[in-house]
Amino acid sequence: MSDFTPLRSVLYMPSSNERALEKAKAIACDGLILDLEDAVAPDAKPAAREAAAAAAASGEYGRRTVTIRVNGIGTQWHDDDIVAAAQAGPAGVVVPKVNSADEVRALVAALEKAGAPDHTRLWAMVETPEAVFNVREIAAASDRLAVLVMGTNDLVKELYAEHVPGRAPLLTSLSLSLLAARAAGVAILDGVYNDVKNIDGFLAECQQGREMGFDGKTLIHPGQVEGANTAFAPSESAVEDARGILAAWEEGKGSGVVTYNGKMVENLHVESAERTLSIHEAITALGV
Ligand SMILES: CC(C)(COP(=O)(O)OP(=O)(O)OC[C@H]1O[C@@H](n2cnc3c(N)ncnc32)[C@H](O)[C@@H]1OP(=O)(O)O)[C@@H](O)C(=O)NCCC(=O)NCCSC(=O)C[C@H](O)C(=O)O
Ligand SMILES: [Mg+2]
Repeated sequence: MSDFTPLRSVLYMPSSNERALEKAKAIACDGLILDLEDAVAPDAKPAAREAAAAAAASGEYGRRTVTIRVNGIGTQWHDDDIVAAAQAGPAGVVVPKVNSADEVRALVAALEKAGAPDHTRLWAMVETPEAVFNVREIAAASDRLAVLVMGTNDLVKELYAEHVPGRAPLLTSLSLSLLAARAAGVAILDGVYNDVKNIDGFLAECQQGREMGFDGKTLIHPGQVEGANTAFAPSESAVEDARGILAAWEEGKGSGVVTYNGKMVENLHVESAERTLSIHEAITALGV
């Protein structure tokens, strides 16, 4: 049995929204980000902090990977958010606008000082030009850092860019972040798609994210979960091909190269096929 944890669909929700927190217990997403930052008005932040901590500690979200997104470093809420999140012990503490490896190390020290359990990992958001330039060091700065999360709304804002189909203005930032995540061996999640009613646009962006190599997508609406779950899982044909590649390799044992369906298969293709099957098995084991 693989210890791979699927993160195909990771849904943000305002921690100030009681109804959303309750509803999330029945949403088929792989992960939740209980937000204290952008989705929560300043007056509502203290109550939202309590609600997020209670929800994360409740154990009522089943198999879902539950995280809390704190307010950014240097804001008036950040220190209290870190303490509350560390003590609630979610799977992850998501920190927006992380700009350097030094910030990662300081965040890890703060989480540990506040008593975060070992299973509470740091998820760092990449959403500024400075972060993109430093992303390789950010991704490798601490063993507690488990996930990079693209903040594409902030990136578009900081770049004076526009949200366009195909995301040409963001491709450099997305690719550099992916390279950094893979070099450091951490997971990476694509940014959100704001136009919640545009299903075709959303599915096209999921496919793009999957093809680039993202592990999953961050989401803002329950209606986006199913599309992300499908897009970021190996397709039926990918699973069939993976099995075929392994069978062809087994049959040609001893030779360094075989063919499957007319295509060359070498050891590296076998490793990819094994990865595909282990992801498929982990998703199948979820039973959803
Ligand atoms: C985007 C929304 C404001 C839309 O809200 P609304 O118009 O109320 O949607 P619906 O009427 O279609 O909602 C239907 C029901 O689903 C529930 N719902 C909606 N969204 C969520 C959610 N995210 N999680 C759980 N449940 C949700 C509604 O309560 C309705 O339930 P019911 O009343 O029982 O029918 C809204 O979807 C929303 O607030 N989304 C999350 C916004 C958010 O968290 N934003 C912050 C992160 S995005 C970001 O910026 C990332 C990054 O920092 C960057 O820079 O890119
Ligand atoms: Mg942001």
